[in-house]
Amino acid sequence: MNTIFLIGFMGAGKTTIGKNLSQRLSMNVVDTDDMIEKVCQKTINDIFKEEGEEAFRHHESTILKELSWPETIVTTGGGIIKNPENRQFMHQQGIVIYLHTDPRVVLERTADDDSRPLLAQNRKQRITRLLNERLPQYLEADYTVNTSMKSVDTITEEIAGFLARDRRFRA
Ligand SMILES: Nc1ncnc2c1ncn2[C@@H]1O[C@H](COP(=O)(O)OP(=O)(O)OP(=O)(O)O)[C@@H](O)[C@H]1O
Ligand SMILES: O=C(O)C1=C[C@@H](O)[C@@H](O)[C@H](O)C1
Ligand SMILES: [Mg+2]
Repeated sequence: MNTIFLIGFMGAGKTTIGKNLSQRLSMNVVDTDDMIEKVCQKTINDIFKEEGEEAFRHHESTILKELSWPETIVTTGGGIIKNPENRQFMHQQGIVIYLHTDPRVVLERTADDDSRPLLAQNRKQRITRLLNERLPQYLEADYTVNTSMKSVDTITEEIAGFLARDRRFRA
């Protein structure tokens, strides 16, 4: 079952780590946010503005199911775990890895980036509240890596180590 799902809060580094891990393991990588933008021909900001969050979540669940191929790393949007069906689907299809990041670091990493509609206002408070709300769902993952003070290469090696020891993963 070589499908790997990277989950975690905005700015955790899912997209960045996914690209690095795909080189390290010679696997394909796909990103649900990128694919939603391609399919809808709109930015995520515009989807939220014009269609609303509920419609975005619908696109997200549909895309998740379409992208979950064998030998693929699927990097997800920060809110993919909100829908219990998405969580169940990822667990059935592959190995789920949670990238945990402290709120202070999320704030730093997202500071110059206006592409995340849920952080458009009251960013600091929003990060703390949303992360606390979502933590129990993130922690349902098979593995957790704290990314706060680590380089992209260190995190990638840590994940490669988990996978090498996981009987479900075939190198
Ligand atoms: N380990 C790291 N150390 C320092 N900076 C990092 C690290 N991982 C990611 N970054 C930087 O943090 C920012 C956010 O990373 P990225 O877009 O990969 O996060 P994400 O989890 O995919 O977020 P989103 O859920 O919004 O898609 C980028 O500028 C990236 O270069
Ligand atoms: O955490 C979230 O709810 C989101 C994270 C981003 O990856 C995007 O999927 C979108 O901005 C929503
Ligand atoms: Mg991303």
